[in-house]
Amino acid sequence: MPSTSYQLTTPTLMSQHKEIKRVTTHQLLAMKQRGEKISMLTAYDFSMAQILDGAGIDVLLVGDSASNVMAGHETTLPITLDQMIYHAASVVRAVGRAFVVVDMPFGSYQGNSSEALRSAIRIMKESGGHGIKLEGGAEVKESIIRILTAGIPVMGHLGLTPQSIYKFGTYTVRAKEEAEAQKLIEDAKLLEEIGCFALVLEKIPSSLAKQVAEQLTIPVIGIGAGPDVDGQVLVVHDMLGITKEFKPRFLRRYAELGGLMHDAVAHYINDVKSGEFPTPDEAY
Ligand SMILES: Nc1nc(=O)c2c([nH]1)NC[C@@H]1CN(c3ccc(C(=O)N[C@@H](CCC(=O)O)C(=O)O)cc3)CN21
Ligand SMILES: CC(C)C(=O)C(=O)O
Ligand SMILES: [Mg+2]
Repeated sequence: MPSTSYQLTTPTLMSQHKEIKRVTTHQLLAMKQRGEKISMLTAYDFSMAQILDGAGIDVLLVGDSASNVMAGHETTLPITLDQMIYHAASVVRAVGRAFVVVDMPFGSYQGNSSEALRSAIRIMKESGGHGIKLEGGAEVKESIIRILTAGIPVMGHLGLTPQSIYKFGTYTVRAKEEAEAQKLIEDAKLLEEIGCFALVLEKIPSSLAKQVAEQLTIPVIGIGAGPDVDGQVLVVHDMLGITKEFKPRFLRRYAELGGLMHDAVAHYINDVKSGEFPTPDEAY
C-alpha cells in the first residue's frame, strides 16, 4: 500500500494553506480495515457537490439516478453517456476531497468489453472522475477486467440493479431466496477477485449484506442493505427531502428542503406581486 505522501492534494485548498488530502481507493480500504464507516451520497451538479464535499463526504457518486432526479424519467435507462459525462464534469469541478465515482449508463457497457472500455475511458478523460461503477456480476466480468486493466478503478453494484428493472418488473427486495443469495455471494467474491475496489449492495436482506461484508476485504457500501456493511449511500435529493414521492423504508430524510424551497418561492412570488421586492436598497 502506498504511503500517504503519494496522495494527491488539491491546488485550491493548498493555496489556502490547508492541505486537504483527496480520498483514494487505498484510504477507503484502510477505512474498512479500521472499522471506520464510509459515507457516500449522489451528486449531479456543481453547487450541490460543493456543499457535500465541504461537509466532508468521503465518496460522491454521479449516479445514473440523475435520469430520475435530474431529468424526470421513470427509470435510469434513458440517460446517455454524454449526459452522464456532463453531470460528472460538473461535480468534479466542485470537489476538493471526495473520491468521485461515475455510474456507467445503461447501454454503454453491456454490448461487449471493448465498448465498455471505450465508454469508461470517455468518462475518465472527459469528466475527470476518479472511478466508475457498473451493475452486475459474472455477466460483466470481461468488461470489468478490461476497464481495470486500463487502470480505471471499478466499483461493483449487486442486488437491486435498476438498469435491469424490466427483467424483474419490480423494485422489491432482492436475494431473499437461497439460490439468488448464493449467486449474489459468488458475484461479490468474483468482483473482489478480479480487482474491484468496492461494491454497492442495493435493497437486500441485512443478514446477507453482513455476510458479504464479512467475507470480502474490499469495502461494501449499502443502500437498503442494513447497518452491518462498511458504508452507506443515499440519493442526496431523497435524504434532503427534495424528491417528493420516493419514500422506501431504507430512506431517512435528514431535512425537508422541498417544503422549505416551496415556502421560499411562494414568499418571493408574493413579494414580486405585491411590489415588496425589490426595495430601494436592492436597486441602483
Ligand atoms: N430518487 C431516487 N432514489 C434512489 O434511491 C434511486 C433512484 N431515484 N433511481 C435509481 C434507483 C432506483 N432505486 C430504487 C427504486 C425503488 C425502490 C423501492 O423500494 N421502491 C418502492 C417499493 C417497490 C416495491 O416494493 O415493489 C418503495 O417503497 O418506494 C428502491 C430503490 C434506487 N435508486
Ligand atoms: C442508488 C445508487 C447506488 C445509484 O446507483 C444511483 O444513484 O444511480
Ligand atoms: Mg445507479
